[in-house]
This record gives sequence, C-alpha cells and structure tokens, in this order.
Amino acid sequence: MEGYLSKWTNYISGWKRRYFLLNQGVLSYYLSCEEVEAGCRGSVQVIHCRPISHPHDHCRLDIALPSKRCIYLKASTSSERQQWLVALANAKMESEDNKREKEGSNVWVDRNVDVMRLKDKRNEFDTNRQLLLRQISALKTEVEAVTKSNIDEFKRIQSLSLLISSTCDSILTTFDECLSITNIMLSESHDGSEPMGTLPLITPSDSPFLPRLPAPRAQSSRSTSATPYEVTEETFLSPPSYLHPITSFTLSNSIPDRSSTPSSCYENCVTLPDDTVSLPSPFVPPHPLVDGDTVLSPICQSIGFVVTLSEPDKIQMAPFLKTSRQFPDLLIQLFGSVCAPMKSDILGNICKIETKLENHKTLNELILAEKWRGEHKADKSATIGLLWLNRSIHFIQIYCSGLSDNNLESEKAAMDAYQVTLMPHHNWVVKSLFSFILKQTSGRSVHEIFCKNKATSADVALRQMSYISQELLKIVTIVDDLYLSNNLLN
Ligand SMILES: CCCCCCCCCCCCC/C=C/[C@@H](O)[C@H](CO[C@@H]1O[C@H](CO)[C@@H](O)[C@H](O)[C@H]1O)NC(=O)CCCCCCCCCCCCCCCCC
Repeated sequence: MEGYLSKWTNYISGWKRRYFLLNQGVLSYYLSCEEVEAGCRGSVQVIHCRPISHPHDHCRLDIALPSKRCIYLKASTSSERQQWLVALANAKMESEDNKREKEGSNVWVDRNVDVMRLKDKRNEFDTNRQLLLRQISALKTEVEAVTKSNIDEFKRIQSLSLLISSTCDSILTTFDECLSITNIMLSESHDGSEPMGTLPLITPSDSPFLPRLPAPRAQSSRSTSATPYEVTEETFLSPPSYLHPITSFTLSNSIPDRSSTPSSCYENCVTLPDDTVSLPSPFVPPHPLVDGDTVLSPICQSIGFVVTLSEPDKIQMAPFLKTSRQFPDLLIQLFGSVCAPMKSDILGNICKIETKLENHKTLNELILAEKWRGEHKADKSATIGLLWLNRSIHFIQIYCSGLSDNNLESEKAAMDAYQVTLMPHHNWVVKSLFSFILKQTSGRSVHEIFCKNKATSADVALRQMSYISQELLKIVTIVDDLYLSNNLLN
C-alpha cells in the first residue's frame, strides 16, 4: 500500500504531508512520491510496531514503536485510515508468519503477539462500532426529516436503528468475552509472566465479589506474574446521603472484618452470599492498589466502578462523581495553589451536574432528561458542565497515558494533553495562563510528583496511571458518543 499521509513533526512545524510506502513488512516514508527513488526519510519494520487507531479522531492512526516512541499520522478520511490500519495489520501478520516459518517455530506463537493482535482487533471493533453509531445517528436525522409526516413509519425505522445499535453492543460484548477466554488460555498455558495484552475485562462492580487485595507484593515491575486471586464476599458500606441507594458504595482500603466492624456500618447495605469463589486471574484485573502507596490509590479504588461491563455504554453516577471530586484536591496536592483556577472550574462543573441529580442512576439518563426538558443549552446546565468536565477528564487521560504508556516527561505529557483537549476551546488569555501554569509545575519526575515516600517505586504510580488512563478513556468515549448521537453539541 502507498499514499500520502500527514505526519506530526514537532510543535513548530506541526503536521507535514509525507509519502508512505508499505512493502514487504517495511513502512517507509518520503518527502514525495517522486522522491522514492532517491531514498526514504525513515523506515520501520511493522513486525516490531503496533498500529493504534485513535479513539476519537477517526483519521488518526499512530504507530507505537518498540522504543515506546510513537509516530503520529493522519489520513485524509476515516476510510483511508481504515485501509492503512488493515494493511499494516496484515503486513504485521505476514511478517510474523514469515518469521515463524524461518525459525521453524510451532503454531503456538508468542502469546503476547496474539494478545496484542486481539487488542488491536478490539480497537478496530471499537472504531467500527463508533462509526456505525455515528452513521445510525446520521440515518436517524435523515429519517426524521423524511418521515415527519408519517409518525408510524418514523417509529418503525427508529426501532430498526436502535436494533442495529444494540447489535453493535452485543458484538462488542461477545468480543470482550472472547478476549476473556483468550486471557484464560494465556494465563493457564503461560510461563507465569503477565501477558502484555491482558486487559481487565470485568470491572470490580461487575463481578459479584470484589477481589481480595492480596498482600502487597515486592517492588512491582511492569510485568508481574498473574496469580489466581481468592475472591471472597465483600459488603458495600452505607452510602453517602445523596447517592442512589443501589449504586452507591464506599470501598474501604481493605476488606472490612465483620466481627470487628460495628453493625451500624452495614445498615442499608447490599450484603452478598458468604461463599468464596476463586476466579482465574484474567477475570480479576491486576488491582493497581496492591502495588503500594501513592497519591493515586484513592482514585484507583473508585474509578473501576464508573463503567461496568453490564452497562458498558453508561456512566454510573455515584462512582463518577466520587472519582471526579478527587481530582481538584489532587491537583492542588500535586502542583500547588497555582492550579486553583482549575480546581474551581472542575468543582463548578461537578456542581452543575449535582444540581440536576434527581434519582438518575446514570449520567446518560440525567443528560437525556435535561435535553428532553429543553434545558441542555443553558450555561448552568448539567450538559454544559459535563461537556467541560469531560474535556478536563480527557486532559487527565492523555496526560496519564503520556506518562505511563509513552514514558513522556510531565511537561511534554501535559502539553500533548492540552493541545488535543483544551487548547482548541481557549482564547489567547487562557492559553497564556496554561503556559504559565505549566512552567510552574514542570521539572519534577513522576516519582517526585506521585509517590508519597521514597520507598515506593515510580513504576507503581505508572502502573496505576495506566489503569486510570484506560478507565478514563472509557468515560470520555461514552460522553463523546452521548453528545454526538444526541446532537448535544449544536
Ligand atoms: C501537569 C500540570 C498541568 C496543569 C495544566 C492544566 C491545564 C490548565 C488550562 C488552563 C485552565 C484555566 C482555568 C479555567 C479556564 C476556563 O475558562 C475554561 C472554560 O470554563 C468553562 O466555561 C464555560 C462558559 O464558557 C462554563 O459553562 C463551564 O462551566 C466552564 O468550565 N475551563 C477549562 O478549560 C477547563 C480547565 C480544567 C483543566 C483541568 C486540567 C486538569 C490537570 C490535571 C493535571 C494532572 C492531574 C494529576 C494526575 C491525575 C492522575 C489521575
């Protein structure tokens, strides 16, 4: 495959048009197609790379290199991006097959490669699902215009589009279950090191039991061995007053011992059967909390409950608000009072949501109810509050991913996050405020920023940030879909 793509160079030159050629497992690029004979500007063997489809920009495709660096590319259309993703995935598989044939290795190939492929496939599923959802939304808009007069016809077609939408979800859920089975196979026939691609597929709130927090392990390394967790009963402590009685929760740092905890703590609680179930480790995510004591541990406790596998397209209200409320104080704790404007901005938006709480169990219901009342465009609306809160959450997600998955320095990670999420919505005054704040908060290592004491390895914080980034990306994606499929941005 060959063709022109935009390639990110740097903050001065930005995106530059380059000619790319994928041939015999090697992706190379040139200034132009005329330059091919003269020699390439750079090349990489796809067998060592991981193509990543950007979750929100459907023209973006990034190439993760073995060195942890990334090549940022942009196609002119989403279908062109899809063609490149498919071509790169096929070239990667062909290269791996050729390598295996040369090495004479048996069919049981490096499991991690298989899991990475499955992860890539999962991302492609996600991308196609989002495309489908957008196309359904566009179809609904068209159909509304055409069948305004014939309400029966409109209802029939609307139920059809809802059917397609739920089919997408069940395809995705089925795929997640396939991934679970794959993880089991990997963990059973694996050499004990955690497969690279193991995904926490069931968030704590989905499994009827919460994972017992195993005794803290020795200083963690990124690839710790996956061991089956013994899972025992967990009880939900009494909920804070304003939260929905069923979804509210307070997860203590350790499993409360019933005998020592006063019975009043268990009033109005959801109690679970006493039996003990042991599940293979892939069903119980490698719980980041066990790794040690960082400022991120409280967030790790609540964030896994925000999006559940049983409602993968919904945001659970109580866990979402509990998690979001942790960010403002964390900001001040980490970066000082210079971040006070952000703290008040985040709290202001949380309040906009909380004033419309009513009895909504999910954020989706609250926002749709507000739209139904025609109140979603008011500045004090929950819809506007969530719009900006989601941008902040997206900032944090990219920042965490930059630090943990791409090994960036804090300043670079923050700059990348700002460029993608907030800068497009800021005037020059706020942009200069950002530059000022960034200068005040740069120059420290991850360990200095996030680890409460010297004994805790920076790796611990990085693992927690990677987990948080994954969970935040689910939230950002759901909110984006909610706003796009209900035309809430216009
Ligand atoms: C490494 C530290 C980097 C810190 C830099 C963060 C970026 C700061 C950008 C400057 C924000 C200035 C303050 C707010 C500006 C507001 O004007 C703007 C718009 O506000 C919205 O206006 C609407 C009306 O127009 C109104 O309806 C709405 O309610 C209101 O919100 N607000 C924003 O742009 C949002 C800014 C929030 C920025 C939050 C960024 C969080 C930074 C987190 C850093 C890392 C966190 C620690 C790691 C955590 C790991 C889990």
